[in-house]
Amino acid sequence: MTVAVLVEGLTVEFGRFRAIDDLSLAIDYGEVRAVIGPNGAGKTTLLDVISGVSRARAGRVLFDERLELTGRSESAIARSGVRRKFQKPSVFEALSVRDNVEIGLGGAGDPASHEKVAAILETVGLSEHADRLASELAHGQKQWLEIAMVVVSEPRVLMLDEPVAGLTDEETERTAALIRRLRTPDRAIVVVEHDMDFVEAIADRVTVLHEGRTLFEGSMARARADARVVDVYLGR
Ligand SMILES: Nc1ncnc2c1ncn2[C@@H]1O[C@H](COP(=O)(O)OP(=O)(O)OP(=O)(O)O)[C@@H](O)[C@H]1O
Repeated sequence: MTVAVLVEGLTVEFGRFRAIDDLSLAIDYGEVRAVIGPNGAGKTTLLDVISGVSRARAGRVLFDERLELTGRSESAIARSGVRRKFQKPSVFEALSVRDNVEIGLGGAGDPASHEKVAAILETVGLSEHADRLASELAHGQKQWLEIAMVVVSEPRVLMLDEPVAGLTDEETERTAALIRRLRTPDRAIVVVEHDMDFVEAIADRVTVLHEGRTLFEGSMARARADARVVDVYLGR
């Protein structure tokens, strides 16, 4: 089976500080992978390198076993089907919910794109709010809108940075159900999150980062039982 994202010997440095240290990992199509770990472990930096925001000092990231992402621009990476939702919602407040999603599609405006937009609004539960201004949405709804803006382009790799930060318990549960719905055999979903109950609800596997390296990889249930993971993260 083809690996969606292959990270090999990745090192990222900021000045003399090493945020990612010779990291290797493989994320499969069809899986939801959570990347967890203490503050400063390198989680966001990992997403930054995959999405072309930060540069690697050494190593590489391969998409779909054929396309090297390291060295490519953010827009080229996004166009290739590797998409990211940043932590802070950045919807266009003055536009309607529907128009926001159309922008995510590149604004084609043909009947096929209208259908796609309608379908994704249904998936994220915003159909009845399609004509409202994005500014009128609650914080959780803005998160779902932004997920829709990314997913409408049918990414092969979907990265979400802290998608439930600041959400209510009910919104968090709805987001977990949404992420499970977005999981398809030909898509990999990578989620960085600190809410462990949420992670347990969505993740097929978790990668625990600590000081830029992998401390643990496996199920969330096993992570909870791992003494090293409890020591550096879960027990704190
Ligand atoms: N642009 C930068 N310049 C300098 N240092 C940086 C930069 N970006 C990240 N770092 C440092 O790299 C380390 C890893 O940061 P990163 O944001 O990847 O951690 P994280 O695991 O996502 O943490 P958190 O859970 O707090 O979001 C931190 O010590 C951070 O201060």
